[in-house]
Amino acid sequence: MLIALFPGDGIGPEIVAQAKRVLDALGIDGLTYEEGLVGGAAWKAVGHPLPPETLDIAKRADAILFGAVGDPDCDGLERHLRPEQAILGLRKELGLFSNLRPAKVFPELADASALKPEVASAIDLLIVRETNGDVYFGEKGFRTTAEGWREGYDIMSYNEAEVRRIAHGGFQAARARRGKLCSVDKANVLETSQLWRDVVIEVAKDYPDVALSHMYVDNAAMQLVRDPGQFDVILTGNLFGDILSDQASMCVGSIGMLASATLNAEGKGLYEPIHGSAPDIAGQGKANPLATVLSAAMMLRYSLGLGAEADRIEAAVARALAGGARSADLGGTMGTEEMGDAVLAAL
Ligand SMILES: NC(=O)c1ccc[n+]([C@@H]2O[C@H](COP(=O)([O-])OP(=O)(O)OC[C@H]3O[C@@H](n4cnc5c(N)ncnc54)[C@H](O)[C@@H]3O)[C@@H](O)[C@H]2O)c1
Ligand SMILES: CC(C)[C@H](C(=O)O)[C@@H](O)C(=O)O
Ligand SMILES: [Mg+2]
Repeated sequence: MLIALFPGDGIGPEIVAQAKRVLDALGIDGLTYEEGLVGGAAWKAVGHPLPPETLDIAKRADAILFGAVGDPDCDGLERHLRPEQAILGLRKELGLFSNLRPAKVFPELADASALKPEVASAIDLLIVRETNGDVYFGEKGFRTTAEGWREGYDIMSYNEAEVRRIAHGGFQAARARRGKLCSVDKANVLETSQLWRDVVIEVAKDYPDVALSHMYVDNAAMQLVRDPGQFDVILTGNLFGDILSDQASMCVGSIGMLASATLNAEGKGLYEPIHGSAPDIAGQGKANPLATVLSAAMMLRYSLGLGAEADRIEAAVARALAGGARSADLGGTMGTEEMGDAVLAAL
């Protein structure tokens, strides 16, 4: 089984190194790795954020473990050369459209949440975010208005097929969990969202056992803070899902805790923390590696059929937290490597 390892920029290499240590400690037979350059690191080395060699590794691999991309040195580059194009390119080239972002409170961390502990402890939700369409991939550019103003534009669009396939994913996830799906859109204003809502209602007919509700994204942002325990699965588009998942991370304690899987129609997956390259703390050994460690667990479970090993990692993270492991984002003083040590000790 080949794992593509793409550490990327900023804290990416620091956190991926800890996830790799945890994977190694499991002693899984037949696991091999190939490392690839992505993001600013790739642009600096070979002039492109997603070089063909990297894409080739991604295509050959059984799964991809991704750190983060984003580098202030690349500010001002043309869009197609920017580090972020690496993750967008991988999602598009490999058809990775179903981004699963679970947010669950580890009981030991309820005090780290931005919410009151009794509100935070009820959080156990999954954001199912579409990642192949929306305003991210529509026509975009700059033009000049009739008055001579420079204008930027990004076309937001979704077609029925795109919404239908992610809606099925959302309903299936809800069926496997607590049977509740909340579809989040902005149908009061956006045609893309009206179409989204129409298609979700149509797909719902195949899932009579799932309770469907709809919520506008502004209300959803508020409800995530007021009463996040009401959510089971949140189904939403690319842009809204991006924003709501960062918000959900603070509800459970820290952006350094949220893992993700992004799957394609064949079940191939890219696994990454939801956060970015954190240039403000890069190279300081301060980053919390747990989101990446937990992403590696998702990889074992979803792409490699190693559910028991995934359980072991998740249990080790819980034990490390119960034993007091806390990086700075969780209110503690432990560094990236010490957090890795704590997980290894718990394993
Ligand atoms: N999938 C990705 O690769 C991805 C995701 C988000 C942002 N980005 C990119 O990352 C760069 C920085 O973006 P940003 O600052 O808006 O978001 P960010 O997620 O990198 O950081 C936001 C804040 O959270 C903190 N943080 C993030 N991860 C942490 C961790 N593991 N442990 C402790 N603290 C952590 C950072 O220090 C920072 O203060 C940008 O170039 C952005 O485009 C990439
Ligand atoms: C880096 C960026 C393109 C990416 C996104 O917006 O999808 C990131 O924020 C994420 O959440 O994975
Ligand atoms: Mg994001």
